[in-house]
Amino acid sequence: MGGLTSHWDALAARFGATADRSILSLFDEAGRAEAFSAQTGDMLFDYSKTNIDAETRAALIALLDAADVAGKRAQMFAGAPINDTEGRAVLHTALRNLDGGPVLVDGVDVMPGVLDTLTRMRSFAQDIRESEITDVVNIGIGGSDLGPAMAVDALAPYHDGPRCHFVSNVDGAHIADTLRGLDARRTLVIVASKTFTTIETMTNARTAKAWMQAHGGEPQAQFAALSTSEEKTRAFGIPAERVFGFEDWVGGRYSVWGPIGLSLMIAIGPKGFDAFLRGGQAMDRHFQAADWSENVPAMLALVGIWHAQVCGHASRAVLPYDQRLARLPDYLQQLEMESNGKGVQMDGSPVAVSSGPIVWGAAGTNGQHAFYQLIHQGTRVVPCEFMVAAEGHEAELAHHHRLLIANCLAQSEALMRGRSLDEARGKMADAGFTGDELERQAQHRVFEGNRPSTTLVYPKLDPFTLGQIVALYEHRVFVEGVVLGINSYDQWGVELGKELATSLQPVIEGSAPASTKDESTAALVGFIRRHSA
Ligand SMILES: O=P(O)(O)OC[C@H]1O[C@H](O)[C@H](O)[C@@H](O)[C@@H]1O
Repeated sequence: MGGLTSHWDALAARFGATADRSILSLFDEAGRAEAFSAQTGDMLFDYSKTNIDAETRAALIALLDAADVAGKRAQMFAGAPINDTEGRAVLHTALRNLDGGPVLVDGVDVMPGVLDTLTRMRSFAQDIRESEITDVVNIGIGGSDLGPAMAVDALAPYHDGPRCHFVSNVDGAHIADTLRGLDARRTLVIVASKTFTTIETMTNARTAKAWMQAHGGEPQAQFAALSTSEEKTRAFGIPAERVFGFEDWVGGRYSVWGPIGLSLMIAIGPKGFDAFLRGGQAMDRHFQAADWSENVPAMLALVGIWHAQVCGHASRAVLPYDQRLARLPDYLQQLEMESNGKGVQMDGSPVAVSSGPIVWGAAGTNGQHAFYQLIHQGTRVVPCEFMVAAEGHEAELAHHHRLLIANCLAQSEALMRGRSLDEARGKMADAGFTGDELERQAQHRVFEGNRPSTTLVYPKLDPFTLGQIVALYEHRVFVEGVVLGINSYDQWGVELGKELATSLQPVIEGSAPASTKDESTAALVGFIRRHSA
């Protein structure tokens, strides 16, 4: 980070010099909407409703050059071991490199293996789609759940295969509620786990196997596995022809493009899945080729860095005005926060600025009736990332879609414009208020405004577009990680809780004393033991 200090200082100075300026005033200069947006294919990313001007943008772009984002980008795509705490390449892009050139890891081209697995997936998916199977249950958690679960929801209009269900939580309620009502003889269970050791997934997989055996199904024929560990899938009893492997250079939260996407492929068919991969590949090409100021992932990252690391806004809201993207915020929470929620740089020294922000959100318009109050009038600024399709799938309900778009655009406009005290006073006077009461009521109706947002507009949420959106966010995380000096591809922060859960299990079962634990934990265990059967 040392080399970036002067750049952070320059950005801090830009922030100091412009913080009081109104975003709206920037539109006095004609052409801002076009100048402060970037486009790839039919996708438009508008960041003109932020306080970024040409000088600030130049300072942000200088950060990319100083951090050598272009060099690191080339290394990533070429299969260099950029995940250097684990000594691994980062090559989820190879999974969508459908007709690209060879990709070498340790001098060996990985593409023949990738394409071979894809061919096996296609034929398996097609067989399942043509079989008696009516339901598919994907058992996985984290990256082995969030990606396919989000994408299956997103592409509902393209489903023409069996129904897909997702079980992730070790809470028995999840698997019990999912399996209830399914026909064990017509259900395919997919055990999705990169490591095939994750306790939640293995517990749920064993429960599903017992359920299938008890209800007339044949786990031997109706289980498939998605994993990097052939040995462990064999030990679980899944025949090799129904095991779809991948390599450790695919991170869990980046794995929807390969075998972990099998449930999506079964739901929408191999052609639809290919279109999803093509969308990802198109974004890869754009990310590699476009100048920074025209580069959508780079600009999305820079706007995020401006808001989080320079302006100090601790969170950002992802607000898709697209019901079928309702699970995108969950997906992005893992993608962004597990990747960049770290306080240490590659060389082991502390991160000099704040780490990646808290990511949260929900589908619009629902959020408007829940938490937008805080976004408009709360004391903290929450930069918002709006997303909306130009066109919906429900042609007969086009009036719904127009309303959806109107709401999306109205929110970003309201956040920017706000409502002044004078305007609020006028409204109260019109409503018949006078004197002190008018003044008091008006105060409650003031919107500070000047709150930043970006808007991503895509033509229609089809498989290609979804592929573009997911790859866009992946590359945003990459750029942000390089600038922060973080390794975006490990996740040591999830380990401690897992270790302690393992050591707590015998305490909860009563076979180990609670006295080894702190007083609070021991008291909680005691209370739970007294109140359970
Ligand atoms: O796919 P698996 O090996 O079962 O891992 C599932 C998930 O669990 C881990 O705890 C990691 O935090 C996630 O990155 C991963 O996606």
